[in-house]
Amino acid sequence: MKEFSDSLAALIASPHQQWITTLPQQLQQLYQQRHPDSKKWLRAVAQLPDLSSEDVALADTVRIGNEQQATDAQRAQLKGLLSQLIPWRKGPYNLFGLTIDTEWRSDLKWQRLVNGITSLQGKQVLDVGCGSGYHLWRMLEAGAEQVWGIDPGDLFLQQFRAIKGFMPKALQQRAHFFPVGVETLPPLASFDSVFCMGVLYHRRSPIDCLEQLKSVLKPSGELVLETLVVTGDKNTVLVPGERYAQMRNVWFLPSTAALCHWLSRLGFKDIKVIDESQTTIEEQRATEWMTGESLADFLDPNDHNLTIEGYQAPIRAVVTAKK
Ligand SMILES: Nc1ncnc2c1ncn2[C@@H]1O[C@H](C[S@+](CC[C@H]([NH3+])C(=O)[O-])CC(=O)[O-])[C@@H](O)[C@H]1O
Repeated sequence: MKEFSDSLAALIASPHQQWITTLPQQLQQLYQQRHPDSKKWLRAVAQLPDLSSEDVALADTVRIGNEQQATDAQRAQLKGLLSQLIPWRKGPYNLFGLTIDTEWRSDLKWQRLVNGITSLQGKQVLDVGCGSGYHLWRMLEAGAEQVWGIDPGDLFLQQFRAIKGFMPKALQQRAHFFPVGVETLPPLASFDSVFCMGVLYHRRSPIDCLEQLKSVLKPSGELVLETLVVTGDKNTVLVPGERYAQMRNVWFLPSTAALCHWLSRLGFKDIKVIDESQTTIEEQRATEWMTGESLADFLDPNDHNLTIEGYQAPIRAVVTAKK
């Protein structure tokens, strides 16, 4: 639990202090079922060189420090240790001159939504399914007071810890990550903005998930929801077979109209579609830091508008809605 002591202390002093009644027990459970590689990941993070810098850019590439602030030997050590945390899916990052070119250009998603959301200035923000935490840093750039990420992925927690460890102390105190799933959230009613991006289609009960997201928002707080959609009217929902674009565990792909209808049925107000884009192989691709298969391998080689299974290729919508 030492990994979380600072974040739990910050939680007690935050508007979300009620979370402390359930969270430690859930974190404890995590220790009983850690990923088989988690020891290796923890060791890699513990061995990272002792570097930090006040020269930080929370921009499209989240950059900490510069080439002059680390020696070639330190950069090589950094690369060796961070390579043990492969696959790096969400980024990109640059640490003391070392670029982590992640599978996803997560900056492109952020650019598509940042001008359509309510200002994050001074806000308490939750990012559900935050991956390595890339968007948490962008939320701080946009002025959020504190950002809280949750994601059950043990590897993503270690990637976040690796990045956070190099950040200036003042930023470290404002960014927290707990490795729990959306289903564990109590009805805190304490967040100004809740982001849920790339998670809803993984849920077997999307309506319950949306209700849970609503329950953690303050009255009038904003949900920023990004998920896979299909073309169609308000009654169109695709439940694919065992795999969609080679992903297992994909359940409901509504049309954007159906998604808005769901939100409206749940009592969300002021529902706005702020973006709808087909994912490109420039945005999601294999790199040195994610050497496995990526989107190009999941699409029909003769028609990139279809998945390899013959479904419509991934289109993602971003919708905002108020509690
Ligand atoms: N029950 C759950 N609760 C919370 N998170 C979960 C759950 N199940 C899976 N996840 C997490 O949801 C994330 C989905 S990726 C989106 C990342 C980021 N948001 C992005 O928008 O770039 C999908 C994508 O590639 O878009 C993964 O990190 C999972 O571990």
